[in-house]
Amino acid sequence: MSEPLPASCDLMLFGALGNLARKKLFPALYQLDRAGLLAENSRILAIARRDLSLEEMRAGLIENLKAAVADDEFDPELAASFAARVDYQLLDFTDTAAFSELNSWRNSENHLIVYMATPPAMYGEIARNLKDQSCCTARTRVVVEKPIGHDLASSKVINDALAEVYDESQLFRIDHYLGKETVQNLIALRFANNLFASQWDQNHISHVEITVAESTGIDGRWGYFDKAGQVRDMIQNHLLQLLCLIAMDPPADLSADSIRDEKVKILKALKRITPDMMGQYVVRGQYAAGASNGKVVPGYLEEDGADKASLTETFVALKVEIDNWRWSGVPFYIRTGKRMPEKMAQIIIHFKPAPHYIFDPDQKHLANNKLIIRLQPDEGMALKILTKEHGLDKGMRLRQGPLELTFSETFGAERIPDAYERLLWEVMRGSQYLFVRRDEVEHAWRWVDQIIQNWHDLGEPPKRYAAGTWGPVASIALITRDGRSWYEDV
Ligand SMILES: NC(=O)C1=CN([C@@H]2O[C@H](COP(=O)(O)OP(=O)(O)OC[C@H]3O[C@@H](n4cnc5c(N)ncnc54)[C@H](OP(=O)(O)O)[C@@H]3O)[C@@H](O)[C@H]2O)C=CC1
Ligand SMILES: O=C1O[C@H](COP(=O)(O)O)[C@@H](O)[C@H](O)[C@H]1O
Repeated sequence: MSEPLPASCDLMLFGALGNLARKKLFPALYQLDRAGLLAENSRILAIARRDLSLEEMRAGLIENLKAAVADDEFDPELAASFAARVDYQLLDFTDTAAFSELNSWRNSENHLIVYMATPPAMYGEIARNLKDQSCCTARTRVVVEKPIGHDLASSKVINDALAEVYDESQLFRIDHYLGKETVQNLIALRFANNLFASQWDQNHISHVEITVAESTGIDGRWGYFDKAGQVRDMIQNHLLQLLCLIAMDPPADLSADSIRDEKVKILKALKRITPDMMGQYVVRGQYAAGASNGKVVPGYLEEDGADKASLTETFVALKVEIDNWRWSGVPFYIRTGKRMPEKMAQIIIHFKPAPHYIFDPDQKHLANNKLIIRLQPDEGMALKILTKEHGLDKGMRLRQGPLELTFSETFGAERIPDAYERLLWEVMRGSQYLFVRRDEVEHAWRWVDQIIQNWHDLGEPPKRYAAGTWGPVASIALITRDGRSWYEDV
């Protein structure tokens, strides 16, 4: 059964000439249009402070789409008809009176969506200005980007400012990992398959690994990244969201609040990492010059605009423990970094071995099942199981092989939509289940803040690793110390 088309909407896009809008939002809206998922009367108002005519803005938009979408997905006629949905408003977001001009664009029949693709410090001001000039109603949906603040205190300031104007039910806080098709599949995998649901706890699982690696560096975003670092940029949001989806209890239903309630319980149960635990539980790194995809690449401190004395981390590995019944004694090893050997995100569930082992003692290390969940690229899953080696002379020698599910092979080469397509579609439908609630953001900051504070107090610089490698050697030690290793598909 396909989902009904959402009603027509008016989308006001603040920051429409920025990096996110160019790279992700307009291409996603174009793809929705291409798939026939934008209602006929839906319109977009691009809002920015560059003095451009409507024709110039539309021409730039089409050029950008041409560069951003795959060649076989770019249709000049469709791009032109998509661009015709887009109007342009020159506006400084701090100019309260000027917001009144937005009202003349509004079509009151359409549902209003406000998308703030701007620095987060602007969210409160934009919200207040929209309210002052009566640009929105109690039905307006408001989309805000991560990161919400740079710590718990600043996130509260932003969330309070938004809450002065909007009810929580109107707020759609983006974590684009939740829009990835395979991340949503974690919910299907866990709660639609009793085979896994019944094995998903400390009785059956020994440990879990989560790796989100990028081969690129900071992509010209020094100004933003150096103030954030990998723990704020990736751990506080994407990695903790993945961890929650793996660790949470079954929600009562698929409603936004049922799922978010369960995620919050996990965030509250994360064991605090105290200063004395830092050496064993946390590794932070910064990339030095090295090679990426066969090319020599500069180190972090040699990137454009770099402050040569920066101590900002581009890699983090953590051992995370969850203090609850389900996960007692089951560590989650998580790592994420820039300038790793490849772009890859995967989760490995390591099941415990059978209680009594009767095979060749030399093969005991093989004897545990693993579930490998590939989020990107090559989306799919593999369950590593043990079978007997073929052959008369092999006795009962074991070997491990995969039960493999590669989505593109099994379900056809259907295009996997980008996360932003899914998220924009859900906003248009008014469904919040893929968006982050205020308390999730705040519990995540509370946990991450103590790690950042410990770094600050201990004053240790990040460990260097060569670009194109899997991070500092200490990140290997973090897991081998427990008699385990990061999973490698050999
Ligand atoms: N880019 C990305 O890949 C990702 C971005 N995000 C988040 O998305 C948001 C936007 O990021 P990004 O697009 O990279 O940032 P950019 O700086 O590229 O875009 C922000 C835009 O806001 C505009 N702006 C800022 N202040 C004003 C103002 N007073 N009046 C009018 N326009 C203003 C800027 O205009 P001007 O150019 O004139 O300064 C700029 O075009 C941020 O919250 C970021 O953290 C989240 C995930 C990924
Ligand atoms: O939010 C962010 O995510 C991207 C990585 O996203 P992906 O979908 O390409 O895996 C990261 O590069 C960026 O620094 C961060 O802000």
